Amino acid sequence: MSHLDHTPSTPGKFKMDKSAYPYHGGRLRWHSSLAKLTFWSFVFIGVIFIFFYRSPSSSSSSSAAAATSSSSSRFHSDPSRRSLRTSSWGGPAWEKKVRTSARIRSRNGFSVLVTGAAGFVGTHVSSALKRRGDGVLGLDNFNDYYDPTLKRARQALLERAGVFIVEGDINDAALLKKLFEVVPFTHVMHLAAQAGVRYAMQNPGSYVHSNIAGFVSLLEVCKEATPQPAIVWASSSSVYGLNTKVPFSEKDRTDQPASLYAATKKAGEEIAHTYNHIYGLSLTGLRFFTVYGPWGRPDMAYFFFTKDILNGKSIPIFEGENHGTVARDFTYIDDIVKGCLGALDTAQKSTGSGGKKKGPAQLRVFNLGNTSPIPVTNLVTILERLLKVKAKRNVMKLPRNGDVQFTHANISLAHRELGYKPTTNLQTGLKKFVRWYLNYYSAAGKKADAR
Ligand SMILES: O=C(O)[C@H]1O[C@H](OP(=O)(O)OP(=O)(O)OC[C@H]2O[C@@H](n3ccc(=O)[nH]c3=O)[C@H](O)[C@@H]2O)[C@H](O)[C@@H](O)[C@H]1O
Repeated sequence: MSHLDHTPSTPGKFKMDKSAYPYHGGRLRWHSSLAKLTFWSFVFIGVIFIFFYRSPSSSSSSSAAAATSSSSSRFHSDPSRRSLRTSSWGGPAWEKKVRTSARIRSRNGFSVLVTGAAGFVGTHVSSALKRRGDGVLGLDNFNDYYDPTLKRARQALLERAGVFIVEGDINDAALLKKLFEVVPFTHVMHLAAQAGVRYAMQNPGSYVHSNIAGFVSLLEVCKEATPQPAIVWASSSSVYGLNTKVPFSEKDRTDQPASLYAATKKAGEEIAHTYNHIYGLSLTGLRFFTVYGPWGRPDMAYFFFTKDILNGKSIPIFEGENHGTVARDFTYIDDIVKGCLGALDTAQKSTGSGGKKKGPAQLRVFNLGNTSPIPVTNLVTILERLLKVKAKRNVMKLPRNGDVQFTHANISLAHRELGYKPTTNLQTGLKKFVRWYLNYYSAAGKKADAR
């Protein structure tokens, strides 16, 4: 007899082995355990639900359909960031603002999506494009890597110039798709990034999130667009890494990055190659060399040196081995803006559409520097003169945190192809910066006093 023969012909009459329920109390205990299990399951599911509901990255999983009305920013991989706020977008009024901002107002003008528009370079480039009649739409996540008040002030500046900045992250594919649905952008000026060389040791994830994942997310949407836009984007002088041959030329090796920041920018250049090769996207990378000027970034040395000199605080000045000079090819913002516009103007159209390549497309990379490296100690001397305050110099060895000792750009390629020709020396550029700094912070101080 096989064990199947134990199955009764009428299941309802199946007689349970007594041992399963040895006594009545056992049944009660079983019921109470079941109740407890159910209760704790609900608690567990509730906690999970609350966690996902409140977590910023959860919104990333909501469907693209939500994008048509209102949705939230979607952030995938950067839990350490503090102010990646949820913001709403979509709806007729919002779309109207987007369209108006991106409307071309000159013959043969472009419609440009500027990512990182509330950033230092983004603000200057957006306002220059708008001034010459191009349509400009900004995109920025207003993160708190540095004081967001400054970003809001830049936003107000652009708003007065007619540039609307959409608040959102480049990792939000649904938002990007929506923007391309509303406006057939001819160009993307991609400046959104996690900047700063030394911060990479504190928050490596933010570099991967913005400079790699964010870039891929943007390219994915660009490649699907019809027409595909031409893309100009910010690489960095830091890709030259540990190279000692100067001046740095685009032909030099870039496989020895000294920081994670540099590595993510180098990765961006390789990613650009891939999207150009597979999808026919026209891509131009610009290697910026230590850009400075009014409305600059407070995390950069020239900016916080100014603040600390004025506050009587000592400033750390790095030097190399054996008191070796640390120098940068400091490049003034107006020169960089001209380089960016030159790159947009000479960018050829992408050749693909709707995710399909139709032919080979342009792929370029250019140095945008000043061709005149200045020791950091000289920068401090210029600031002392302009501020009329002696700095408290604290000279120390260059820490091993990603900094390189020297940068120097060879710009002959950018000169030939983009007509790039920097004209501002450090003395002149810092003078303009200091004037802006004193005005901006005295006005901000007055506002705070008035409150
Ligand atoms: O070209 C780039 O691609 C990068 O440029 C910029 O990086 P850097 O050239 O390192 O600028 P920045 O920090 O202002 O330090 C300037 C000088 O001051 C020295 N320095 C710095 C800090 C300090 O405390 N003391 C000091 O001597 C320091 O050793 C250095 O020699 C951008 O931040 C970066 O986002 C990227 O765009």
